[in-house]
Amino acid sequence: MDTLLRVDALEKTFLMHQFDEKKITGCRNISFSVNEGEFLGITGPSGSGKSTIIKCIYRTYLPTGGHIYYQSDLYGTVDLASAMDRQMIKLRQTEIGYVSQFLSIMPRTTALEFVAESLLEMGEDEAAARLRAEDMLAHFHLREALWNTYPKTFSGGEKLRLNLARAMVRKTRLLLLDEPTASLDQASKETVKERIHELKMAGTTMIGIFHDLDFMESVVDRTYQLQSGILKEVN
Ligand SMILES: Nc1ncnc2c1ncn2[C@@H]1O[C@H](COP(=O)(O)OP(=O)(O)OP(=O)(O)O)[C@@H](O)[C@H]1O
Repeated sequence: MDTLLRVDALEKTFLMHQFDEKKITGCRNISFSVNEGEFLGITGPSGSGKSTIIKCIYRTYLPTGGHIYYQSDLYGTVDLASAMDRQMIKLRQTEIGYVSQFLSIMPRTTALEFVAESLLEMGEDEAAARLRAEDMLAHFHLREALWNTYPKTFSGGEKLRLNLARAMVRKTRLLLLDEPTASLDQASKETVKERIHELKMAGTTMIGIFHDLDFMESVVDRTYQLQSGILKEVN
């Protein structure tokens, strides 16, 4: 199987300007690879650096060392650790999806528009994007009364389900999931699992961070554990 993503000696150190340039290690010397179509799970204690790794891949954080080689449709092999911002923007619009447990609210955008927008970015026409967005909101059991309202006042679980709908309504080449089941009840977790299976069948490669180990084991192909700064594959 072909490798879609290869992380090589990734490092992220945070420089705390307001605290005498104190250095905080986010992650250090992290190497792993993911094959096309595979789902890789990452687990480990709180603060061990799991989110930092995912955020470096999505380039929310600019790595301070190492490489992230990604086989893109658009540009061939790209090192996401040093790709230009405009390349990252394009890759996020068309190839790389990301779900976090926190909603980044867009002002004056309804829940339905928020989900449909991710399809419009990929070039889908407005009517089709709207219909698919409605399907996905229904799939994640977001009450219809909320679809045309602003998500600012949504509950934690509703915000997460909206995030999931936005990221999972489209089939990206790579999908990054940062605790996609945090604060979800059992029924909602099942809807996430169903959508993960559909995307996997469609060929999406996924990397997910989990604290819910039962859920993780039910969806991933391989697992890495991050412990005391060292990433190890577990069988
Ligand atoms: N923007 C930031 N600025 C400074 N330090 C940060 C920043 N982001 C993360 N860190 C630090 O990097 C370390 C790793 O954080 P990270 O969020 O990656 O951990 P995690 O394993 O995902 O934790 P959790 O399971 O609690 O979400 C922590 O010590 C954290 O305080």
